[in-house]
Amino acid sequence: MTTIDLTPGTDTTAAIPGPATPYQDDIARYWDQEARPVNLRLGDVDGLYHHHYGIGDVDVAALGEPGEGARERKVIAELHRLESAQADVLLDHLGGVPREGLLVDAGCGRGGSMVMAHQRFGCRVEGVTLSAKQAEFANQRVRQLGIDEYVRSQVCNMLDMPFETGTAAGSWNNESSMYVDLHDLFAEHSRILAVGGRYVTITGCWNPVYGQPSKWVSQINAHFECNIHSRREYLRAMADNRLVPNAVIDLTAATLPYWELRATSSLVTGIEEAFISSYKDGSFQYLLIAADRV
Ligand SMILES: C[S@@+](CC[C@H](N)C(=O)[O-])C[C@H]1O[C@@H](n2cnc3c(N)ncnc32)[C@H](O)[C@@H]1O
Ligand SMILES: CC(C)=CCC/C(C)=C/COP(=O)(O)OP(=O)(O)O
Ligand SMILES: [Mg+2]
Repeated sequence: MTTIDLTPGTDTTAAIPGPATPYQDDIARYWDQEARPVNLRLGDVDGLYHHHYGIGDVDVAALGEPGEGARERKVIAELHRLESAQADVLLDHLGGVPREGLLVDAGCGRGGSMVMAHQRFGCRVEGVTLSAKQAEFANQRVRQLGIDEYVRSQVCNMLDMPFETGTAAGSWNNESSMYVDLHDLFAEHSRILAVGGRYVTITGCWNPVYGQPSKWVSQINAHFECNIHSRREYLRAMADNRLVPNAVIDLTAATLPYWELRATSSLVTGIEEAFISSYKDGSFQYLLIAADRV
């Protein structure tokens, strides 16, 4: 049991180990136990392990004919190509990052985006995740690649990151912002970013034009134990935390081919219908927001 000293003037948050809330404990457990083939088999294609979705047109010619023996392997390679293309688009929006710069991946999963960022910019990349299993996986992978001097994952709450104020050239959330309060999240990114630094997120958000979260959005929340925010909340929380958008890109049409291909594969997880239906009925959007720290 952890004893908390409530004497006035005592910092009760310092040195209390583990997740900050019971919810974060649940999320740590969720990702420690996650081993869905759709993620591991795609990652096995080239050693970049992602926990996000794909964008771009499907290369139909690369899939071969339906019923062909190698088709399933080709579908997996194509889904993986689209997931890596998503990470590439996120990295494009970081702008130029010097080799001596620091990048921070908030909610880094198994580290695929961090490896890609280092390979592109040659800089240090630090990631945080609630899951010890994910951090170990990511760190083992960068050791295998011989880039562990530059890329590291730590078990840590992204609302309280172990980086000095004003030191990051760039930071991002790739499908990880739906696990936290956005005001708390953007306050923390704003703290670690240097003035002029760039923040990027790719996220699923509910569309305020639709009214309220649809049944499909509620189904996605239940499936992943997350809490999807609205587009309006993102923009408001950024504005309140010195993050000024320079690009807001609706990737909904670009992600639909990924989902439609995935729905035909042997790796379906059951959540495909909720994504496809909510993207099509306009209740849910796949969005990239890039913002300058001013
Ligand atoms: C859907 S995965 C995305 C992983 C990664 N960004 C990617 O693109 O592959 C969500 C990630 O958010 C992390 N996460 C959720 N809440 C967090 C928190 N409060 N602090 C740190 N990481 C968190 C989870 O541990 C998990 O790694
Ligand atoms: C866009 C939204 C709302 C994302 C929610 C966060 C999430 C779970 C992303 C994908 O992870 P994953 O790659 O582990 O999921 P899956 O197993 O479905 O591929
Ligand atoms: Mg996945």
